[in-house]
Amino acid sequence: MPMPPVDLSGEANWTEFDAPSLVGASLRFVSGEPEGDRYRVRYYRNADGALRARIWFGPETEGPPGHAHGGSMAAVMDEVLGLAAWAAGYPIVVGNLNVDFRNLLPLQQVVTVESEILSTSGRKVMVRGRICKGDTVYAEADCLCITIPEQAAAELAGKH
Ligand SMILES: CC(C)(COP(=O)(O)OP(=O)(O)OC[C@H]1O[C@@H](n2cnc3c(N)ncnc32)[C@H](O)[C@@H]1OP(=O)(O)O)[C@@H](O)C(=O)NCCC(=O)NCCS
Ligand SMILES: CCCCCCCC(=O)O
Repeated sequence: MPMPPVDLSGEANWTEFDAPSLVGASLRFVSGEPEGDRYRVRYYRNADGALRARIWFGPETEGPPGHAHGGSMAAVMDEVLGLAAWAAGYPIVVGNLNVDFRNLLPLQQVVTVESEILSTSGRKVMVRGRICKGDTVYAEADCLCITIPEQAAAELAGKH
């Protein structure tokens, strides 16, 4: 039986962010089934322009009984923090991702992924993020993104 609809609405001062128009439609692993039983995702920019995501972890992301698989949280961090760099104007791929799992994440609830660009140096863009709900932090991550040449970026984003 399909899961009921979930409320992925953002905060009042957020604006919807159209990821496929920026990076193409390839990000299906996390974002590809908006009515499926794995993840349901909606992207936003907050008032400062930083990327935010509302994400529902469905039953197909299960690891420990009733809770999200650590890899499912890592996959979300990979996509959201990489996309955060693109959204900030840096065409990148992810070179390194470190995830700290802080609390077990119960399935079938909507959580927020926050991101911020920490620094840039040469081709390196450091992005930090966390998966949270209210005061509870489920995971935190540091993501090293590496900028790629314009032609490669255009090909990745399906704009060649
Ligand atoms: C990331 C990648 C583009 C880097 O390769 P490259 O273009 O040849 O670049 P380099 O190896 O010269 O690295 C560029 C810089 O980033 C640093 N860097 C690259 N990968 C790194 C890593 N995993 N950890 C730390 N530093 C790293 C290098 O040390 C170098 O730093 P420097 O400029 O100070 O010398 C390449 O390894 C790659 O494509 N990896 C696969 C990415 C991927 O599949 N990501 C998941 C999907 S998005
Ligand atoms: C072409 C857009 C790339 C955005 C980040 C994807 C992260 C990953 O696949 O590891």
